[in-house]
Amino acid sequence: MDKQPRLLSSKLFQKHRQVEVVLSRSVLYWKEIEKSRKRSSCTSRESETAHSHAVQVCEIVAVHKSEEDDQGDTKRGRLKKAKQQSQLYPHTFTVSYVRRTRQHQWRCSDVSFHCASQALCQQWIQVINEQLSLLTNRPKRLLVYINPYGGKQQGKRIYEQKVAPLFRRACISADVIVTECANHARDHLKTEANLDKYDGVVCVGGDGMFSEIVHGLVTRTQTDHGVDQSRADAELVPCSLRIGIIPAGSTDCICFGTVGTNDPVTSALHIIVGDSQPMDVCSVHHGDVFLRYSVSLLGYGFYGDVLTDSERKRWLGPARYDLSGVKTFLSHNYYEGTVSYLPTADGLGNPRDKVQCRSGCHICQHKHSSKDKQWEMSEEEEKSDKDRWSTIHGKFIAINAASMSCACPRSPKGLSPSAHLADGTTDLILVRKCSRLDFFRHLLRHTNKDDQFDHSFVEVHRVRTFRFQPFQKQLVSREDPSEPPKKKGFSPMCSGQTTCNYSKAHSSWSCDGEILKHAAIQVSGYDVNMVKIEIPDKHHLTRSNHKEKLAVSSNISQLLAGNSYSCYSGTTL
Ligand SMILES: Nc1ncnc2c1ncn2[C@@H]1O[C@H](COP(=O)(O)OP(=O)(O)OP(=O)(O)O)[C@@H](O)[C@H]1O
Repeated sequence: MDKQPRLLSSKLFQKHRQVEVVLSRSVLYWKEIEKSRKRSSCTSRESETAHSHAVQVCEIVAVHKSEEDDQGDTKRGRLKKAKQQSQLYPHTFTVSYVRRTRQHQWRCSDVSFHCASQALCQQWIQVINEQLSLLTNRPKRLLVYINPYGGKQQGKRIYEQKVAPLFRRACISADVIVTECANHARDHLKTEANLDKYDGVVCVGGDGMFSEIVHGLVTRTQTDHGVDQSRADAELVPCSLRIGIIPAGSTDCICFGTVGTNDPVTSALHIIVGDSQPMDVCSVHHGDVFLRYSVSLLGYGFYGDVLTDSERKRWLGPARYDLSGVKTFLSHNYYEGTVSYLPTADGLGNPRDKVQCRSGCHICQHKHSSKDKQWEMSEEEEKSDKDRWSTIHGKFIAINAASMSCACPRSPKGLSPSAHLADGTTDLILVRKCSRLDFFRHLLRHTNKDDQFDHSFVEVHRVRTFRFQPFQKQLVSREDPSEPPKKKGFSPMCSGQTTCNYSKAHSSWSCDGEILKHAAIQVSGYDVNMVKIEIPDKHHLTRSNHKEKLAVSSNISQLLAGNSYSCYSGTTL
């Protein structure tokens, strides 16, 4: 039980049983009175906790006065008892709160308490509401963009049926814009949107839609502050609004990687309770042309080709990725080029250390502590020390830069399981030319527990910035020039051990699910905490962790407060 002073305590009825209800600053707690008395003779602590419940105040969605109901109890004896009680306790208030279910999913549950007097009922509602109003990280006004064509084209329905009712219950007002074309949301955010009115922006869609919103919001922030985005070394100004994601796309890897599940109700609840998680944003340039911001995956070669091919099959819905994946795998292209990168300083962990980024991750927190002189120095040293740049020239099947784990339901540990959400770095994964079978083995390891980096043809580096320059060639190169020219599309099947490789000159970069026009890029400015999304990385907590959190209530608020240490103290998105 919470050790904080009680704000309010009453004997009320809940489901026709008398309960003692107690509110402290951080916990709403209720305990069945009769049952615990009956069992007090056997002094069973378990029996008492089995009939007691605690809800963190920070996870209360709303409280409201409700009509008397019989709690759906239709048994005759109980109905009679219920009627008697409802005469004695005719005033009811209902608390809606977050209930954790399996696989990191959250649901909104209701508990109703019946009071003897209206004054007492009103007092409970008022005091709970007062406590909720102290939670300043909760959004009150949101700007919502819905992509009606993302994923299975269910964005509108998902929002209207699953999300809007929860926002209404939590008294969040939302201005909704259903996008009419690609980049509608981005351009609206860049120029038109009156952002002063809102506490956050919500996107209903997939990773591409999220990327659009990030792009629009970060660009707007830079424009408002006079920052020249075309300079790769420009110091970007953090956004003051937070971004929430309601998954309604095909992959939804950003949502999965931060919440642990792709579930619209869970995401809506995280938004309502004001959870946030800082995220790294990197800028992608081609020379002095600014291309895009990226928050999750930049992929050249295999992933770039899959995306390019899948865009032509958008009509297939999410299944297009499977088809394009198989086709690209069979094509087995490789690409020649030069990768240069600036590795991170020691102490930032490495991509194979098996340290998973969690809520309150010490590496990300350490990075955020700007008073840490040692850290600042090492960063300065990194910037100035030209000798630290490494260069690799080679033939690559895939070049991937993961700024987060990029976990998704198909690859639950992700492309780089130990990548951090907000440490200012990215994991650069180079998959060199190898046989189809070897590449298949590597891909397979994304879906099981084996280390996908434990192959001679794969290397991974934690980097602060990197460049890629494709090998300039006009013609298709093949290992054996005497081979006849290959047909477009599928390459001939070859035995697993042979390297039946050939290549077109360039692949494309897939940047958070969008295709970039240029193959030669510079990726830099891994600015920490450019964006705070409305969802925390709590999903690594086990069920027992959750129970512990309920028992030690104050830890929750500390944990959540620990998540909001960054660029903006109020209701940022
Ligand atoms: N009204 C619209 N019509 C056509 N395209 C749109 C519209 N609104 C947004 N888009 C574009 O649709 C693209 C894909 O959207 P989204 O990311 O939501 O779904 P997805 O590609 O199916 O999912 P994922 O990116 O998770 O795989 C985005 O690049 C976005 O710019």
